[in-house]
Amino acid sequence: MLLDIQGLIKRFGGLTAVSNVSFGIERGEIVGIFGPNGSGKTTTLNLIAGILQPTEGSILWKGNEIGRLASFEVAQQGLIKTFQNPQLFPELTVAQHMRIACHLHIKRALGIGRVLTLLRGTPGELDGVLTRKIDQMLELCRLADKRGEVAGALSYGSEKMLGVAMGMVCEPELLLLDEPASGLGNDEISNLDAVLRDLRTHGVTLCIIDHKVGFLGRLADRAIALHHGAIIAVGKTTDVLDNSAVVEAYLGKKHA
Ligand SMILES: Nc1ncnc2c1ncn2[C@@H]1O[C@H](COP(=O)(O)OP(=O)(O)OP(=O)(O)O)[C@@H](O)[C@H]1O
Repeated sequence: MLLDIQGLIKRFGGLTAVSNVSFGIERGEIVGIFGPNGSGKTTTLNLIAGILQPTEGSILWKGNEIGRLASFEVAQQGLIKTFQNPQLFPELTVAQHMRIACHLHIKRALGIGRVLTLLRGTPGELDGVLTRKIDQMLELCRLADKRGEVAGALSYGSEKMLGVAMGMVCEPELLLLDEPASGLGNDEISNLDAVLRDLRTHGVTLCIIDHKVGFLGRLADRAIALHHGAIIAVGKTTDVLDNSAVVEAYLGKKHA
């Protein structure tokens, strides 16, 4: 098991946002977390990513507890979270954003000693490594033709995709995606679907929260349905979507 969550609880004062949640993620899976507003999806993702600390429970990553680590330490372990609305610099290009995101990758992949050696010796060598990595990720995220565009000129869909590409350049083993499809049109969602499938083929495990049941229903191998912070169904995505409690709690009508 890559990620094993047991008895996770998060309280904000008197409010229990995540209530005794347990689930696991196997390497290579695409896991979708569904739920209406306020059901605890973002809080769960933030707990995994180290942005929030659990009140109780354990988060095991390859058998080691990460529930008390800071978010940068969790990221160094290979769990990277993308944000619903990536905070970009409007005047910087796509490639420049990718270069900024590379710092973690450089430190993890090469080790700081090697980075210092490269910087002292031949900066061009490091530059080549980075450029190749950035080009590969922009290709994978279908952004190669936008590498010279400034972020301020990007469509919302491309902005969100840049957030994914910036996460990918850190070479995550598990990518945590916060509502990647929100605000996108049908063509952009098809593109996102294709990119995320390619990321899996590239060896990345994905955990995605989203409101868009159609999108996650097609993409996710397994689904977890949350309601008032607790899991009400978990299993194969089609089974979870057909679960009567899920239909009643989230969808109003089946597969809405
Ligand atoms: N920092 C916080 N302080 C207090 N309450 C919070 C905090 N963060 C979240 N909550 C509350 O915890 C509950 C779960 O919120 P959460 O954002 O995890 O739900 P969600 O399923 O992601 O909702 P949405 O789909 O609207 O993003 C909500 O009642 C929310 O108001």
